[in-house]
Amino acid sequence: MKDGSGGFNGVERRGLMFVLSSPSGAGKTTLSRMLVDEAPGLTMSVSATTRPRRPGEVDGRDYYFVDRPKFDAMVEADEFLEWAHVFDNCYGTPRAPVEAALAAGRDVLFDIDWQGTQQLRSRASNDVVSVFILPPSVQDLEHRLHTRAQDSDEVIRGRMKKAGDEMSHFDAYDYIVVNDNIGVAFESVKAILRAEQLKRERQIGIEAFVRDMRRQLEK
Ligand SMILES: Nc1nc2c(ncn2[C@@H]2O[C@H](COP(=O)(O)OP(=O)(O)O)[C@@H](O)[C@H]2O)c(=O)[nH]1
Ligand SMILES: Nc1ncnc2c1ncn2[C@@H]1O[C@H](COP(=O)(O)OP(=O)(O)O)[C@@H](O)[C@H]1O
Repeated sequence: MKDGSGGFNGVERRGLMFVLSSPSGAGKTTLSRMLVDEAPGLTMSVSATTRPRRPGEVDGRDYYFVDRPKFDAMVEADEFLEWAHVFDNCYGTPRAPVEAALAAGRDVLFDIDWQGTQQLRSRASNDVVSVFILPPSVQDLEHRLHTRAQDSDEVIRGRMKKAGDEMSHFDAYDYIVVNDNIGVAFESVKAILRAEQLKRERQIGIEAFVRDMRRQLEK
């Protein structure tokens, strides 16, 4: 078994961009953290944002928290793989860490909105796998936002208002997971990642692997 950076049983593999999107509060951050904790070699893409830091969030782990002039300078310097205006703030994916991880055959996990997903897909459609996370109900969604207690009631109202528009983009995603029981949703997301890693066209070393065994068998 390779070092978990992406190869299986000695077969080199091309890294993939694994995207989780959802309406605010549906559970994509929770699922992303569970995935990174458990999937060897999976690199979380840390975005830059102008959104104010929430209690408990750590700069450089959850986001790179920057002001608007800095964000605009990063756009000017073409430092983002993609960026978008979301909920009156700016969010963007720094290009360098993603390109380095993919070049090393590692998978990269993204927690980004439908606009960012669209931009990634337009650049490298074969390497993007997208999963849309839905809440089991509107009531659950609102309850979770209040339980998370990271946003003001006004922000929660705003996000609930936008949830319908965000959900309308579900049909642009490869997979849909309804996050009712977190354990079941996590197993589903993990299974999707594993299956996509094992797709033949991503196992770039498989031809040499088979050819070598056939040579041994012909002796
Ligand atoms: N396009 C894009 N969207 C992002 C990025 N980072 C976060 N987002 C999205 O911005 C939205 C707001 O994220 P956040 O403020 O953390 O709120 P949350 O959805 O309640 O966790 C979510 O839909 C995220 O997926 C990014 O780098 N690019
Ligand atoms: N299946 C679930 N059942 C109950 N609570 C959940 C579930 N998934 C996530 N949560 C909780 O809901 C809140 C929002 O989850 P979070 O991952 O922050 O959503 P998002 O990143 O999509 O905004 C958090 O408090 C989280 O612990």
